[in-house]
Amino acid sequence: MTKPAVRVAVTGAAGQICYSLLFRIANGDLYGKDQPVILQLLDLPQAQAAVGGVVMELEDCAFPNLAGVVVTDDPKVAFRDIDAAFLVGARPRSKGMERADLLLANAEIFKVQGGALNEVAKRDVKVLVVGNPANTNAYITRKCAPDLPASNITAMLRLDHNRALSQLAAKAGVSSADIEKMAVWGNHSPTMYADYRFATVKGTPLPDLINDEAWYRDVLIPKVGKRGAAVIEARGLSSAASAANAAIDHMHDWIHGTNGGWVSMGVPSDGSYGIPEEIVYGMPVVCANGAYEVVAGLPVDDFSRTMMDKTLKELLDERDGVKAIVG
Ligand SMILES: NC(=O)C1=CN([C@@H]2O[C@H](COP(=O)(O)OP(=O)(O)OC[C@H]3O[C@@H](n4cnc5c(N)ncnc54)[C@H](O)[C@@H]3O)[C@@H](O)[C@H]2O)C=CC1
Ligand SMILES: O=C([O-])CC(=O)C(=O)O
Repeated sequence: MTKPAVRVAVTGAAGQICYSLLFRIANGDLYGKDQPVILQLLDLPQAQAAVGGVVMELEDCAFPNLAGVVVTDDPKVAFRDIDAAFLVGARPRSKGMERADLLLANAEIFKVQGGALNEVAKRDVKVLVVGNPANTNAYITRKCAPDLPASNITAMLRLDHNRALSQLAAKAGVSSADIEKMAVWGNHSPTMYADYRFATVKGTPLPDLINDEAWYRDVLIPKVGKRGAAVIEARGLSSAASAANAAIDHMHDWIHGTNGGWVSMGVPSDGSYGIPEEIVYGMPVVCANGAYEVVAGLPVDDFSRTMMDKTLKELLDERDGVKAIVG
């Protein structure tokens, strides 16, 4: 018997990340090949024709489990009864726009979308914010959706996590799949802290395998932090397929679990690790039974404290920058 369809909202549907993401979801990469999915696509009025073209291409793939597509410019239509939301659409920085203006422009968008989620989404909806500044956009969404569980509104650090895994695996000469217990802390920005202190490969500590602390601190951490800019420099456009892949990884693991493995998610802090409550901060988590739990009790050495405080300071500044909008 066919299962009832799940509803997945995706915003920014005409954009470049969605040009990869929507096809992955429709192919069953998120919920599995036996689970019908209805896509509920949101974009701006001026992008509706382009979304229509993407829908034509989705049809042309003849995905057996794509049970329907809704296209709208109204968040309350897009978010009605949804099980999951990928908030990808955001205002890009335009010429002459200061960072503070960008923060505020996005704060307005995520305030409206948080309010709409609060009103019409399923009460256990899982939300992933991808649009930048992702952590602070997730913070605003959460503030504006007070009736939803706070922990269900998350931000994407998974691309940083995957970028770190890949670079570390190449350096150690191992498969990225063999690296366990990697963590990325903080903001999705160049200040994020890729922490390999607990990472292992088949039981051997990864720092011992690499045996080059200077490379880790002076090359790996900044390289992962600036990888988005390097892709923009090379491609003339920001990461899209890898961002979509990370979004699928994040939501897939949250839904299906990680079998005890660690992944990094931007989550509203519960106050642990000295991160003030509510700040959406990248943390190592373990997922099981449709929920995630922050890995507790890890030691924080001096280097880590400095790195974690630096990225926290940026998030506190961003929070202060949007106070006028979310209070
Ligand atoms: N967290 C992460 O790791 C990453 C985040 N990003 C961010 O993801 C976002 C999207 O990236 P792209 O797809 O490359 O951008 P894009 O510019 O190709 O597409 C953005 C889409 O969002 C739409 N949009 C704008 N405002 C909207 C609103 N209020 N409601 C619904 N749709 C709206 C636009 O019309 C456009 O179709 C950007 O903010 C980018 O910086 C990108 C890569 C990684
Ligand atoms: O800066 C951007 O728009 C893209 C981004 O977040 C990344 O690639 O990590």
